[in-house]
Amino acid sequence: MYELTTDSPPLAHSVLRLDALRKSYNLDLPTEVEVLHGINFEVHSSEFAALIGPSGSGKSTLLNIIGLLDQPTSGELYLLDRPTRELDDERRTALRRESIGFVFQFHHLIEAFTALENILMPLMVRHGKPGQEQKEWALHLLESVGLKGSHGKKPSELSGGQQQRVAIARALATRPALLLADEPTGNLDTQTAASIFEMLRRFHKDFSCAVLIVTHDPRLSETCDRTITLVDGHIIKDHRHAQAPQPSRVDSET
Ligand SMILES: Nc1ncnc2c1ncn2[C@@H]1O[C@H](COP(=O)(O)OP(=O)(O)OP(=O)(O)O)[C@@H](O)[C@H]1O
Repeated sequence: MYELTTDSPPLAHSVLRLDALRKSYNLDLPTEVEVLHGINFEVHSSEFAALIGPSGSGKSTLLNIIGLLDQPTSGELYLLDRPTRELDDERRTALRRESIGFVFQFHHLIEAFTALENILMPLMVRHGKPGQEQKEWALHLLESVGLKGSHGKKPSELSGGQQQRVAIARALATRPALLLADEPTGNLDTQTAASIFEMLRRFHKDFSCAVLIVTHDPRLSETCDRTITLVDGHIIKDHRHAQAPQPSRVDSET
C-alpha cells in the first residue's frame, strides 16, 4: 500500500537548473528569431514558484523546454542534477515520465476514460496494466483531491474545477519530483482557482515536489514562495517572498 509521509521532510535539493538557456525559432527568415535570451535559475524541491510575464514573453516556450517537450537552441537544462541536452529521445521521454507531472489550462483528460482510468494513465504508460496497488493509489489520489466516489465518472460528468482536480491527481500519480502547471486556473472562476492553488500547495508539501506554475493572475502568484518574472525572453526579476522557505544548507553549498 502506498503511503504519504509528511514527517521529517528531506532537505531541499536541486530539481531544476537552467544554465544560459536560449531558444530561437527559424521562421523561414534569413535570420533566426531568439525568444529566450540566456535564462539562468534554479528551483529546489522545497519551492512553490510562479513564472509570470506578459503575453508573448516566452513562458510557454520555457515551460515546454523545462518539461522536456522541446529542446533549447543552446545552454543546458539540469533535471535532478542530470544534464538533459545530450539525451536521446528514449531517455528524454523516460526522464520526463518519471520526474515531471504536467497540469495544463485545459485539463486534457481522455473523454472515453473514467476519472480513475485517467489517473491511472501515466502509471499504465510506465508499467502496463495496473495492479491492485496502483488502483488503490489512484483511488487515494482521487480522494485527496476531494472526489471520493467519482471514480466511475467520465470527464463530461464533472465540473471544470473537478476536471482540473482529476488532472492534478493524474499529474501526481507517478510522484514526480517536479510539477509544471501552465495556467492551471486560467479557465476557472476566482474561488475555484484559489482552491486549486491551495490543493497544489498541499501536494507540494505532502510530496516534497518542486512546483513551477505559469499564471497571469497576480493574486495567485503572490501566494507562491517565489515569483520569477519573464519579459521579452529575459528574467527581469526573481523574487522570494518573505514567508518563503529559505534555501536549505544543501542549497547554499551549490
Ligand atoms: N513554434 C513557434 N514558432 C515560432 N515562434 C514561436 C513559436 N512558439 C512561440 N513562438 C514565439 O515565441 C514568443 C514567445 O511565445 P510564448 O508562447 O512562449 O509566450 P507566452 O509568454 O507563453 O505567451 P502567452 O502568455 O500569450 O501564452 C512569441 O513571440 C511567439 O510568437
